[in-house]
Amino acid sequence: MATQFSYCSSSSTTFTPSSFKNETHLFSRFHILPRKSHSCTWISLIRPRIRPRKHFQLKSSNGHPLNAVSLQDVGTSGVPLAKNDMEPQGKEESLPFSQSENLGPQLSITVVGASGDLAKKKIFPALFALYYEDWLPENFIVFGYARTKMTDEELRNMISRTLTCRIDQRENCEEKMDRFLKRCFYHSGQYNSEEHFAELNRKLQEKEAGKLSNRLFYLSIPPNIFVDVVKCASLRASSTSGWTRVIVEKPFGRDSESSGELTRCLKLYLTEDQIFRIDHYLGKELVENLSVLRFSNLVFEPLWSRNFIRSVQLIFSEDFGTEGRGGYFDNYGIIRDIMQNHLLQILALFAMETPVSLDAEDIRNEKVKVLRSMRPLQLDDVAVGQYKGHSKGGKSYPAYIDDPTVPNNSLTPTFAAAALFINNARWDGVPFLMKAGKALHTKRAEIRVQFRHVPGNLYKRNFGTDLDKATNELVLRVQPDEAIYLKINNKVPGLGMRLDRSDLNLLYRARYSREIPDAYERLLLDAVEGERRLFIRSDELDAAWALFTPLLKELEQKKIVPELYPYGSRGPVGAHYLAAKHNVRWGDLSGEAS
Ligand SMILES: NC(=O)C1=CN([C@@H]2O[C@H](COP(=O)(O)OP(=O)(O)OC[C@H]3O[C@@H](n4cnc5c(N)ncnc54)[C@H](OP(=O)(O)O)[C@@H]3O)[C@@H](O)[C@H]2O)C=CC1
Ligand SMILES: O=C1O[C@H](COP(=O)(O)O)[C@@H](O)[C@H](O)[C@H]1O
Repeated sequence: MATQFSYCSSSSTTFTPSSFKNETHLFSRFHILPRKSHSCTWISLIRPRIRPRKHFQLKSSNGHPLNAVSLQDVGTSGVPLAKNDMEPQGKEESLPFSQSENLGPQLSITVVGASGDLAKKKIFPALFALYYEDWLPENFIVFGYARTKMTDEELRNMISRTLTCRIDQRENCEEKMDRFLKRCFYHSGQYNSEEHFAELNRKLQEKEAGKLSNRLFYLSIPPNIFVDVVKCASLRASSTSGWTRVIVEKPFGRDSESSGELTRCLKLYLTEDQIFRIDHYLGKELVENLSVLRFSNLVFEPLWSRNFIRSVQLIFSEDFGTEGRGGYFDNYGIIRDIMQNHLLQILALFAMETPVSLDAEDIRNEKVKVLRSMRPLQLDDVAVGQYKGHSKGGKSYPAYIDDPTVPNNSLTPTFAAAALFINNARWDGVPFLMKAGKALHTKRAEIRVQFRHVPGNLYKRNFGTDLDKATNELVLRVQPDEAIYLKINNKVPGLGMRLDRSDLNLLYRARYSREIPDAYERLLLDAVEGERRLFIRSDELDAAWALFTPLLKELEQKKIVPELYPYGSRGPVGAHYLAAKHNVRWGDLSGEAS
């Protein structure tokens, strides 16, 4: 059964957020930012460089153009000058950059939990990809922090050994990698030791060499030590001249109470503005495109309501089990792992009203509104499943409970389907169906919008009695093979009148030659820029947990037994009954070829 943990080692301790530099600190407004211009006007305060980087522009931390002048000393170009700014660089091992690269503020990124799976798989590769494409500021360093004993060199070996990313085959990759690795350092320490973070601070200061420095901490660690790390980092290793931000990985609690407690404890040391709660699905290309599709095309937004949409389906499936993560997973289950965060975030973006602007707060305000308009889930609204062992083609696949880190009698769902409803004028009565599962027949994530039947359809005879076959469906395939396609009805060419279903298809790989960046690249870059649009605000999180907590409690209290489904199958039949109850069919089961 679920392990409870407390986030605060001492809940009565009163630390104030001021222990971390406030985000709105004037110094923090000045940093070199690497983004290409969106719609904002840039104030050109860039001093000439010997080797200028193509993307760098000056922007405030909330993504708006600068309109104020720092109180700190500024050079003739307007860029704040740090003490050592124009001094030649010291020893080679201190900072291996040429003098031309020592302009502008320093960015120090510390990956806490650097020895772990996520750091190796996602964070270091994303940082390298950003570096390769010149998105990082000129002066940056990366520190790994974990308990495992490692030298800088060993960390570098670990990064280069495990670093597989989209850049691999690119020109000068090895050379760039060598340069990137020279900026990577390691410090070994305990997660609850202020002393060890003070040592980290000393090393950071040494590399920062008196420059104006912004610090980003990425918490890639199990959640029970989030607060320990935030406390030690805030008290001992926060920036004294620039901003300090902390990226927090999920899970953000396991229900309303524990999530509220986590937020309360984090806010003993950080302001809300400093906390970047990551949901990597928000960084996926197609999820970013959802709002563009909706709000920049006249053809979609007028149809975006109960008047034309019959159901919306959010589908996540993986064709592998918990492999290696059973210990974590058994305490959370698929509803907390995928639905309450990734799928619900997509739903909120899909269903929100038009925000006042693209500003993070405007978008997040609309997301909160829609989440708060939703009906909390009940037992009747869900079907749960768990995979069992299966043999196919001479190969046998394990059951969930065969995982050595999972108890034999575990009732944790590895599959769930749910029907959610939004009680507002736009969406009243429209089922938002979610389905998420591990060890299914395919790996896929998609959003399916099923439109209503054409009223009085002149061609209904051509579809026989199954009018469902004639409804339009818009599909956003988040992964793999990103695509947006619309299923339409058309006439088969020829003299007869035979109707066919076809796809108007925007297949990304056919349309664009560029590879799609990993979600972690976008999110890391946004955190560096102070762009919060794709991160979860605490009230969003509260609203999300309020929807799922009663259901999760009921499932656990009543010890609901999940329906078993074979590894590699399409999941339990309970999911079909749930859809049928709401008069719809799962769109991913139609066997389409797109
Ligand atoms: N892996 C993934 O695909 C995903 C992970 N996440 C989240 O990201 C975070 C990191 O995940 P992941 O890298 O898989 O985690 P790991 O289990 O690999 O842990 C990361 C590091 O934390 C330290 N650690 C592990 N367990 C403990 C413990 N009980 N007490 C103290 N330190 C511990 C270890 O470093 P050392 O022993 O050297 O100190 C380990 O290398 C988690 O919050 C996870 O939920 C989110 C999405 C996907
Ligand atoms: O957050 C998580 O996401 C991964 C799936 O991410 P993807 O980008 O590979 O689709 C999932 O495997 C994991 O269980 C979950 O914690």
